[in-house]
This record gives sequence, structure tokens and C-alpha cells, in this order.
Amino acid sequence: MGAPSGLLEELIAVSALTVEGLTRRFGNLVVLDDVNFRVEPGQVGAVLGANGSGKTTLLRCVVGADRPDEGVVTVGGQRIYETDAWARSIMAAALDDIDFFPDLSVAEHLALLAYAHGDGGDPVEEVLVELGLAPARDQLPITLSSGQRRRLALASCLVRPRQVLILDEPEQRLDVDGRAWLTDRLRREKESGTVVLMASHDNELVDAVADVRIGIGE
Ligand SMILES: Nc1ncnc2c1ncn2[C@@H]1O[C@H](COP(=O)(O)OP(=O)(O)OP(=O)(O)O)[C@@H](O)[C@H]1O
Repeated sequence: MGAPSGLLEELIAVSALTVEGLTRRFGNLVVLDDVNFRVEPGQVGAVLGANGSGKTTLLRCVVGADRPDEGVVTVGGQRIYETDAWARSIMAAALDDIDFFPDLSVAEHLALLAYAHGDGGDPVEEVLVELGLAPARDQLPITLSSGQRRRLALASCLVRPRQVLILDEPEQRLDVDGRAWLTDRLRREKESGTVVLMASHDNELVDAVADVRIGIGE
């Protein structure tokens, strides 16, 4: 599918994320069974459920990294495929399995992503400061703490334009200040009209920002 343009692109810019009839099985294990929901621009959808209930699987299907056995994921009525340039241009994601280039520093990672997905702005310095990563800007990923790696993953989503933000347990490994920042950041994403879909085990965060609750494995 080619990238839509012009008026269609404008319409999509203000459109919802919808998941319809999503089913995913691994052998005999039915992990997702007819999952349906809709998240509008400016809303946070919170995917909730116990360990192993299928939250990550759902997010992977939404970003197109995994293919559901049944069901459809759309943004503004357009099907999402990971390999589609348009889908990658509108969707920023920090899932569990994020990898970093071993020989690129923190600042170089962010500059690369800003260049690859960006619209000509240079938000890297701002995001480094916002995430508290400025002192680590020249470090390689292997030298970062687990919390700093998590911050780099989140920063990677923020240095690029996005209409949809997908986060898998973004609170993971963040300290108290980091969690306060995350709540504030998600509120600002809502204000700017982003569709946010996140899996979370943090009830305080969910209560503070969620508009739509998506229970998995209930
Ligand atoms: N590629 C795979 N092959 C087989 N089983 C899988 C695969 N991926 C996930 N599963 C299984 O699907 C189920 C859901 O896993 P998933 O990672 O989506 O859960 P989760 O809700 O994100 O869990 P957690 O809260 O622990 O992160 C688990 O039973 C898991 O073992």
C-alpha cells in the first residue's frame, strides 16, 4: 500500500486507532481472543492484565511486528503494516525488546532517529535534557544503567514526529522522578492530540492518564 497524501493525510492526522476482532494463537494457546477497542487522538488507551495475559503480544500486533491470526488494526481507516513507510512515519513505539546499536552513543542514537523520521527540527538536545540523559550523551548503550536504557528507549520516541505512541510498560525501571515525568509527558502527548496505547502495571499512572481501559485475559 502506498503512502496516502494531501487531504487524505490530513484526515488521517486526526483519526483514531482501532482494533477489531484481534485474535492471536501460539499453537493451542489462545493469547488474544477477539479483542476490540478504539482510542481517539488525545486519548490514552491502557492495556491491563496479569503477567502473561497477552499485553505485549497485543502491542506487537498493533505496531505490525507480529501478525494476528484474525482481526484488523487501523489508524484513520488505514491498515497498519510494519513495513509500510506511512505506518512507520506516524507510529513511535518503545516495546520490551528494544535494541540499540552498540557503537552509537546516546546522542548519536537520538540524532539518527530524528534524522530518519524527523521533519527537519532538531529536538535531540531538548529531549536529552528532558529525559535526564544529557550527562550520558556520549556513553555507549552497554555502559548505561537499566533505567538510563529505558529512558533512551522513551527518548527515541520523543525525538521524532508521531501521531500514535505505543509504549510497553513505560514505567519500568523509572525512579520516582522518572515516573512523575512520565505522567506529565503522557498528559502533554494527549494535549497535542497523539493517540497513546500503553501496557502498564502501574495503577497510579493508569488512573492519572487513561481514557480507555483494555482488559486482557479477563
Ligand atoms: N512467540 C511466542 N511463541 C509462543 N508463545 C508466546 C510467544 N509470544 C508470547 N507467547 C506467550 O503468550 C502469552 C502472552 O505473552 P505476553 O508477553 O504478551 O504477555 P504480557 O501480558 O505482556 O506479560 P507481562 O505482564 O509479563 O509482560 C504468554 O503465555 C507467552 O508465553
